[in-house]
Amino acid sequence: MLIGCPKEIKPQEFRVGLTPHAAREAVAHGHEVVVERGAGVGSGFADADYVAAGARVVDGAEEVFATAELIVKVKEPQAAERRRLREGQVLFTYLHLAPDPEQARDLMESGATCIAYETVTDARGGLPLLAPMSEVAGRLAPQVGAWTLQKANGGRGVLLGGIPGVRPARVVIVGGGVVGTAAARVAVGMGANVTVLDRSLARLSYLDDIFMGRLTTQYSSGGALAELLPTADLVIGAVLIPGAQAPKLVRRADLGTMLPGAAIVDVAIDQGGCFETSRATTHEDPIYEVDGVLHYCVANMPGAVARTSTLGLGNATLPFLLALADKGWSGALAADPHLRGGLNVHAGRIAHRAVAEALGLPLAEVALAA
Ligand SMILES: NC(=O)C1=CN([C@@H]2O[C@H](COP(=O)(O)OP(=O)(O)OC[C@H]3O[C@@H](n4cnc5c(N)ncnc54)[C@H](O)[C@@H]3O)[C@@H](O)[C@H]2O)C=CC1
Ligand SMILES: CC(=O)C(=O)O
Ligand SMILES: [Mg+2]
Repeated sequence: MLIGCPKEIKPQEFRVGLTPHAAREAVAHGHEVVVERGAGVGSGFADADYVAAGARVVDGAEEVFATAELIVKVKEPQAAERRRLREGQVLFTYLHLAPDPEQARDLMESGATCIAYETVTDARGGLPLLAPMSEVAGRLAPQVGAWTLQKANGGRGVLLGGIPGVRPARVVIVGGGVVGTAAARVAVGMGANVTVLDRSLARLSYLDDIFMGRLTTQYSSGGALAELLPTADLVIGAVLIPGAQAPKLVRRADLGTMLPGAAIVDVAIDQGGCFETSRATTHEDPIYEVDGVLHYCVANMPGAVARTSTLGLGNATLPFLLALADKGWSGALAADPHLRGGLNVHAGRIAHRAVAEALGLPLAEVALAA
């Protein structure tokens, strides 16, 4: 099969969908690999690394999209990329369609088969292709939150860890999954006073065990948030209902109860965000203020540490990429119900239940190879 990897074109996105090591494995499996010139540079991979791995480097995205049967990327296809997708082609990347009807419409019109990293599942109920980037974004969240809290950025001038004689900042993390746990690890490490909220008691119990008293867990409810928001310095949004729009847990009116200059980092922004006042921002212009509260809502946080992120994402995607190339999309999905969970769009229709519900569109039943 011909696998194509274009250079990412989302602003300030330096990751790449295929590492030279992954390209080498695909070639060893008998596939042809085409990579756009410069695609890996932002992650520290030279074109020569891909050539040494047996890939062909071509000028421009046009040839990649025109020739590849399977396109591997990182971010959701931008409008210019969507225009290049065609019937019969397979797209393997993050999509986050629930809050993005325009993208959903374009992908349906393209006729391509679109498999989203973020809805591929695993046997333990996890999301193995979201997890590595959630590890990154979670670790980054207290770091960017600390920066946002600095006075020069409009924040309330509080140091996360405090100093001897001055209490540390209060950090509230809403959602204790992969992002929330990674964020807690770093915030606790920085010396902050951390509370994690979740709706899963099993998850709260796990966090209570592993942090051994170094953070507080609390069952997530409107009442719990109403109690915590008035004293929080930093609130991190990390909830997820796979495939669906993030629930709006903090309304605009709630901002009035918060401290002036407090900060929100809404990591869940790629699923629409869990604060009513969240709107996606970019690494170029990451923060804005509403009612005295600063919002950081970058939808591709891992792009900031592209080298680490590309390597982590590549480790997770490789076995699925090889399965898709070796067996064809239909055979690979038929053989693996977890990869089947990634199917979001096929032949002009939405093929994932939660995505279809979020977009108010009918769910297509897709027949797979026997
Ligand atoms: N902005 C960015 O660059 C990135 C964003 N993300 C996003 O971060 C979000 C979280 O991802 P993960 O941690 O991997 O998901 P996860 O599935 O590991 O964790 C989500 C947690 O939210 C909890 N939850 C659900 N409803 C809740 C509620 N009402 N209150 C409190 N907790 C609730 C679940 O029980 C679960 O423990 C996703 O939207 C993901 O796409 C992930 C990576 C990068
Ligand atoms: C998960 C995601 O959307 C990202 O890593 O950008
Ligand atoms: Mg995203």
